[in-house]
Amino acid sequence: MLTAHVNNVDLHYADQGPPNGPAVMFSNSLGTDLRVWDALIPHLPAGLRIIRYDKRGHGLSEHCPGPCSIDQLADDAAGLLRHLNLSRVAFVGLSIGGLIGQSLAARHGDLVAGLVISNSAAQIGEAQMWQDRIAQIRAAGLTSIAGPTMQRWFSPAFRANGRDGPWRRMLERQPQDGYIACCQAIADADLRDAVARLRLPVQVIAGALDGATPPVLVQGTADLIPDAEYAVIPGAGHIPCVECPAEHAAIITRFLERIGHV
Ligand SMILES: O=C(O)CC1=CCC(=O)O1
Repeated sequence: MLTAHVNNVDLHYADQGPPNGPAVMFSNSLGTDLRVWDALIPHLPAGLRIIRYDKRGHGLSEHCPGPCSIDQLADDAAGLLRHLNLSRVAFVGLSIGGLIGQSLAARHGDLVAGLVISNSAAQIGEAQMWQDRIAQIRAAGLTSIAGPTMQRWFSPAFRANGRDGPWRRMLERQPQDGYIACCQAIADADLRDAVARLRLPVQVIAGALDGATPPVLVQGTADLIPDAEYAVIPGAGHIPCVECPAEHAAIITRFLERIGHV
């Protein structure tokens, strides 16, 4: 198991592929850990160095008590890249991972050669919705939000045969304080001005059936970013790397080709 002590927390990460290969860093969504990319990775071209990590308060990474912000989470990603002596990576962020990627590109532009913002936006959800969710989790735990969360994450077809079961368990087993801290970070985040100033290749991806960040919201962020490309995966909900891994990987691969990473 690999960990790096970054910004006063131990971050758990995985590092696959040739050390000198073009590097791609993946950042997970709220309530998931780095296994969320397991099904997608075999569909990527060979020769890439693939870094995945658990953000603070999720998976096997440490949680630092108290609030955190998207900028702090982006600084964690930057710290991990510097720990690995990596720069000019392609960064792929899913949902809150996409917010982290936007902040990372804005604050640490030297580290990012290209950005994939998947199922994410510059601002996600109403502040009150996040406060209501935090209050419910404090009162009744993460299991109390699991049902509606699966409906936002996955299409009816995926859920119909119980394929959401392991992902429900992954959500329920996240550290409650870490999940709540990330809800607060999302509630506080508004990166609309920051993304309009980005000057790097960006690919934005939506899931046609996404119940958390619907295509109209995701496309709104693509429209703010100069020259960003936008694609929709039909049949995918909020987590296409689980539900439609080949289609998700194909869009990421085309982007990696576009930026000369493969
Ligand atoms: O509501 C959800 O669980 C979906 C989501 C919003 C931000 C994120 O990372 O996941």
